[in-house]
Amino acid sequence: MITCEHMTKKYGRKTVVEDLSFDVKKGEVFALLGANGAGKTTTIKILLGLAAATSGRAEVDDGLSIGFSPESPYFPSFLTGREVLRYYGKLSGLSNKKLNAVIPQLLSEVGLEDDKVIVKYYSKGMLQRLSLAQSLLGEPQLLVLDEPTSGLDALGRLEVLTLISRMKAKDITVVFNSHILDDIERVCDRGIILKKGRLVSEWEKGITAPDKTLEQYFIESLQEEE
Ligand SMILES: Nc1ncnc2c1ncn2[C@@H]1O[C@H](COP(=O)(O)OP(=O)(O)OP(=O)(O)O)[C@@H](O)[C@H]1O
Repeated sequence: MITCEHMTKKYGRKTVVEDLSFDVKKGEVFALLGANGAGKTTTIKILLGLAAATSGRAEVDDGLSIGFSPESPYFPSFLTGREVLRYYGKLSGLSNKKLNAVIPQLLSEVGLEDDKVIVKYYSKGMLQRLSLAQSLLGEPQLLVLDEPTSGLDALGRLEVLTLISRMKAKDITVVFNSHILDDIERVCDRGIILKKGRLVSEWEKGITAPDKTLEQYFIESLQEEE
């Protein structure tokens, strides 16, 4: 579903992703792991076509519908959550009938039922939830989530993780970037660990270092590279 081969990204003279290769198969929940500045968001942007690789190949299979929730979602501040979804739904060409059916369902699915508040007054967690709902609007086959649990309280995090598990049960592929390793361990099947733009190790749930937590494995992987 996703193929990344020897992908390098430079900004000016700075290499932010270097010779990165990995693939993601249909139906997997796949994690991009790494410290701040490791190149996770850059990799996501290249996969989505929002930035160009300097060399190598990073491709998503043709014809897939893709949902994306960015790290710092931004929405028109004067609209309510319901209006934001309608606006994005219209931009995606969804019919009024479809939107009338799907918007209340999505708001409830992400735990955003208070429809009167405009985005200007949203908390970070509410914005995160709205961003997730927006990413699900077009019934994506591939869902790319950049830090979907950041800014959420414990219950919110659990709800998002449950939602990701529900997506997996529907055979939707999810690529997911988070610093919260417990979250990754709970819902992801496989992942890669990046350090300063380079792949330092790969992880597969229950297979890679089954005697260690992901956190232990992650820290050791980064230390081994020092
Ligand atoms: N448009 C840009 N121009 C120049 N440098 C950039 C640009 N975007 C990202 N970078 C640099 O690329 C490196 C990787 O950034 P990126 O946002 O991909 O990291 P990340 O792993 O997602 O980090 P975080 O976990 O903090 O979100 C950083 O050093 C960042 O400063």
